[in-house]
Amino acid sequence: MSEIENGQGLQARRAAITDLGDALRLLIEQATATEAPTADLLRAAALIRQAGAPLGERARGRFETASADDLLGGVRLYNPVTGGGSAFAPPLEIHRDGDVAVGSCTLGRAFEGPPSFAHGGVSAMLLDQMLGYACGMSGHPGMTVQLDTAYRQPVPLYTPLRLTARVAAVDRRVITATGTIATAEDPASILVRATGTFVALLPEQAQRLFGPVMGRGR
Ligand SMILES: CCCCCCCCCCCCCC(=O)SCCNC(=O)CCNC(=O)[C@H](O)C(C)(C)COP(=O)(O)OP(=O)(O)OC[C@H]1O[C@@H](n2cnc3c(N)ncnc32)[C@H](O)[C@@H]1OP(=O)(O)O
Repeated sequence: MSEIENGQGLQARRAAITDLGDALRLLIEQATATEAPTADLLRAAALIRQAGAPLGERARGRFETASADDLLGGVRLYNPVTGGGSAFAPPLEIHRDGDVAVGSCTLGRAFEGPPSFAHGGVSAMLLDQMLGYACGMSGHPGMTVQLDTAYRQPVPLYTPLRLTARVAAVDRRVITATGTIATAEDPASILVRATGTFVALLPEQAQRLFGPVMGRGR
C-alpha cells in the first residue's frame, strides 16, 4: 500500500487530516459569518472548488474505512462530532474523569438555530456522542435506540461548553445513560439534559450492520 505503511507516515497523515479539518472549520466559520461583497463570495466559491478538486480524485467508497482511522482502536478522524478531520465537527473533546465522561467544545456560527444560540439538533448530537462514549467507557458499548432531550435554557454560541455523561443503569443488553450541557463558566446551571437508551448488539446484528465494513476494515 501506501505512504502510511510505517507508523511515522500514519502520524504525519493524521496530523495533515487534522490540519485540513482546522482549515475547513475556519472556512465554514468565515463563510457563515461573512458579510463580504457578493463578488468576493463568487470568487471564493471558485477558488474553493479548485482547491478541493485534487481531494476528490482518490476517494474511498461507502464501506471502506479511512486509511488513517483505526476502527477497533477508536480512532475516527471524520466522526462528525469529535473528528479532527471533520469540517462539520465542533470538534467535541471528551475525556474520562472517574466514571464520568467530560466533554468540551465551543460552537461557532455554523451551529446556530435560534439567533446567537445553538440549534437543538446540535445539542442532541453532542449528547448522543457523550452518552455513547460513557457507555463505551464503562465497558458496555451499544447503539442508541432512544434519546430524550430536555431543553431548559438555550445553549450560547461562542461560549466554552462543558458536557458530562455517565451510565445510570445496565439491564442485560440495555444500557441507560444520562448527560448534560452547561457553560464551562457556570457548570451548575444545566442548559440541556438527556437520557439515552443504548443496546449492545448481538453478534448477528453486528455482522448484519457492519460486516461489509469490518471485512475490509483495518
Ligand atoms: C473509552 C471508550 C470510548 C468509546 C467511544 C465510543 C464512542 C461512540 C459514540 C457513538 C455515539 C453515537 C451512537 C449512535 O449515533 S448509533 C446510531 C443511531 N442508532 C441507530 O442507528 C440504531 C438503530 N437501531 C437498530 O439498528 C436496532 O434497534 C438495534 C440493532 C440496535 C437493536 O435491535 P432491535 O431493535 O431489534 O432490538 P433487540 O430485539 O435486539 O432488543 C434488544 C433490547 O433492546 C430493547 N429496546 C429496543 N429499542 C428500545 C427502545 N427504544 N427503548 C428501550 N428499549 C429498547 C428491547 O426491548 C430489548 O430489550 P430486552 O428484551 O433484551 O431487555
